[in-house]
Amino acid sequence: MTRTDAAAPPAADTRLRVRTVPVDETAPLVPRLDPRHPLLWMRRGEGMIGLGEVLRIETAGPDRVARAADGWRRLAAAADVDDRVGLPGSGLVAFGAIAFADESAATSVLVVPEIVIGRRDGRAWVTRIELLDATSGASGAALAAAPVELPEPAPKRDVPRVRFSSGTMPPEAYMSAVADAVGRIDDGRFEKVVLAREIVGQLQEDAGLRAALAKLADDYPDTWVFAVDGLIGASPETLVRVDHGTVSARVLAGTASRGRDATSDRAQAARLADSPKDRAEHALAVESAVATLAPHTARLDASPEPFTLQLPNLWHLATDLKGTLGDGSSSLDLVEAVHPTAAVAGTPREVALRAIAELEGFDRGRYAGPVGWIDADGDGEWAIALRCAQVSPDGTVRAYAGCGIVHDSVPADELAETDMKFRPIVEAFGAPPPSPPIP
Ligand SMILES: C=C(O[C@@H]1C=C(C(=O)O)C=C[C@H]1O)C(=O)O
Repeated sequence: MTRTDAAAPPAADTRLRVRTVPVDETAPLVPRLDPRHPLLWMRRGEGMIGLGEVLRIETAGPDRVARAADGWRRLAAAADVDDRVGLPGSGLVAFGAIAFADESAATSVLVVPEIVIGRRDGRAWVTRIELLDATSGASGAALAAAPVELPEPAPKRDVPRVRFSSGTMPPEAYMSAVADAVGRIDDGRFEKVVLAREIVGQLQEDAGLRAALAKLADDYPDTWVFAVDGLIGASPETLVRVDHGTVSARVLAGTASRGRDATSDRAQAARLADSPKDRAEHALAVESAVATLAPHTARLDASPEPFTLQLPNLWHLATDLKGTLGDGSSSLDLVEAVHPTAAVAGTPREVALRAIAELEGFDRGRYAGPVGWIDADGDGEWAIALRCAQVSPDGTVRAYAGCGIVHDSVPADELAETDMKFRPIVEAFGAPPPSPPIP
């Protein structure tokens, strides 16, 4: 495994040889994950897993996305790719996770695995990626021809049991931060800010992450279930997707709890769709995504009215964006353009980011940052890392959830909303579900 220097792109002479072949693989992806270092991108059973690691590009600081995009462009341009499948995700790919904030201590990372197993549109493939240095050309050719040994699917295991407690922002502190933010909004300092809190637990030494990921995928099949460098979660929010010149995104902002029965559930969705508070909060998130994507698109359409998106734990207001790429940007170039949207930062962006740094008092790490994958042509799929946790090598699990705060936000309601948003990740770690008020 080669690790690039935290600030450096791969050496100029780094070359990759990549070979993708179709396989008759129908087995589910998750049982083949490496439980210690899972690499996963999946929705509705389709997507890819990565095994091993050929190299990584690590960056940090305000230009972390731009430098990752440049490093990747250079690596991909020099790669020798033989892709016999030609589906999104076949050929050369890297899995990525980007820190939320410019000043974060967390690194941003693109990981290139040795082997990718992918499934899409009922087809399956295996990709093998090798690092060629100046001296390994011949052995590389021999390796590429050797059959790939895939790991046997592992039997299902119980989820690990993790007990969570409050991190640096306990519930009372969260409510006062929300009240403080509402005061600042009323003073006209900004329109919206997204405030999060953190909970922390400890994974036992022998517990891997495969069972937690299996539970996320079983319970939240319509979300992007991901694992990249210890960041795992199930996000419903597509930051940006690029596929052969088409661009799409799903903006979420505005949340309501699910109802106790079908009638109250429908009433909750209807109330959310009509709520001036949630619609205003949502409009700011859509505006920020459209304004930042528009310069890169030849056309960009938004669904005319926000719709209600049902998830097992809550309702969201959602808007889908679809367009055509206008300037040859890669998916990471678009990530650079749109991150952080008002769905996870606020409006105006810079003032909101300063308020987050002041009021939250912890480093978000990669929470609310972009997570996804990119291929050799720059196509890729990126979600916002939500409903997630970062698991450190020592087993510390830090999970995060936040809410958009606007002038009529009520601190206790926002706290209850964070509990709903924690549910996927705490249940994936075997902790009892937080109990939000049910209408
Ligand atoms: C910030 C989070 O979620 C974001 C905030 C939302 C809201 O405030 O209504 C809804 C969806 C996400 O864009 C989170 O899940 O932590």
